[in-house]
Amino acid sequence: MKEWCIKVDKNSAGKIIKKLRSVSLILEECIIDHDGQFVYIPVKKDTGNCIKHDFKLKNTPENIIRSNLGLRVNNTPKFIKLGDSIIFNKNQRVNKRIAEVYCNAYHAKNAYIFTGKIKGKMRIPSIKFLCGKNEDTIIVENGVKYALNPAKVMFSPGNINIRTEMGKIDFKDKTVIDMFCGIGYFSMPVLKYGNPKRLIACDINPDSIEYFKRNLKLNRIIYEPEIFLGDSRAKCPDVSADYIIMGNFESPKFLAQALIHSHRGTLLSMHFLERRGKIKRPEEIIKNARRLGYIISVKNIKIVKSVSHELVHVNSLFQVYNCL
Ligand SMILES: C[S@@+](CC[C@H](N)C(=O)[O-])C[C@H]1O[C@@H](n2cnc3c(N)ncnc32)[C@H](O)[C@@H]1O
Repeated sequence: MKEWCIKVDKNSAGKIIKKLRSVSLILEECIIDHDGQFVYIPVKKDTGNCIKHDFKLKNTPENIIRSNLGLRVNNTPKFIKLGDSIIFNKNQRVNKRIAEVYCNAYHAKNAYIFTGKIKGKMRIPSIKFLCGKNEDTIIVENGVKYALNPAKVMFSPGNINIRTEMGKIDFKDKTVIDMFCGIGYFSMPVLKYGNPKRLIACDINPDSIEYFKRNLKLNRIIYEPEIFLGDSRAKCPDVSADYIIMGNFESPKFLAQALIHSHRGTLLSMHFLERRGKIKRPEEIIKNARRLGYIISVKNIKIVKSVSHELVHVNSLFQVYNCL
């Protein structure tokens, strides 16, 4: 590929490359060339003393895509890599051939494209399959494996910090309820690292429950949690839990049910959406708990991620102090 180049003596090349790199002038997609005496440095523009030189491209995914599809740098479709799959953003101009080149360049098994919003109570993504074997996508995070089909169940890469934190809590002798367990977003790290006495997991989505069971095997978890398909308000057995995970933006609506399963000291990890700016929901939740006859306090509040221009995802940990 012919590009602008600065030709320098090999003895001064190191210093010049460092200087050019500090001002981001080097064309990093190309491999710096040399003959016995001179070094040829590819640059983004003619600085006045440049010549044209034929460079080889580095073997990066971007270059593989560019040379296969002839696309320009700022004209490539936007995508996320989710484990061993690629998911293109909505409205990108992608067909099967382009998707295959991306899979090849990024060593991905499957490619999908977002076609709309995440829908309904089960939070099912609107996704179309583009190419690959449509096998389970495998995501590995902090030593925990999650198998899923991105067209059937959601996975939020932005919740990584919360999943990591769940894996650091010691649940020895504790009873945990995961009211919206999904494929095991939070239960898998708890089971893998937290050693709970008992774990109860509920979800209304049969695909999620199927993947939850598959993920237990994938992570070689020998402990058998109690898994229920259905509404956690109806399915959760009559137990008093030490820790209740409420990984659903609608969690404040499930407060009464969570409190029924609580005792003095129980921790409730609630997820909800808030407008940017002042976080008001925890105060509301405390008042609602009081109306239900419980005194709860906030142990901590974290902003997990930005969801839109107006909304942020908040995770708040409450502790049950007393029943009135
Ligand atoms: C937002 S998703 C979980 C996302 C997840 N926390 C993450 O990190 O990507 C919420 C889950 O709650 C489940 N769900 C919704 N309403 C429910 C209910 N009443 N009882 C049990 N599960 C429910 C959905 O099927 C879905 O799997």
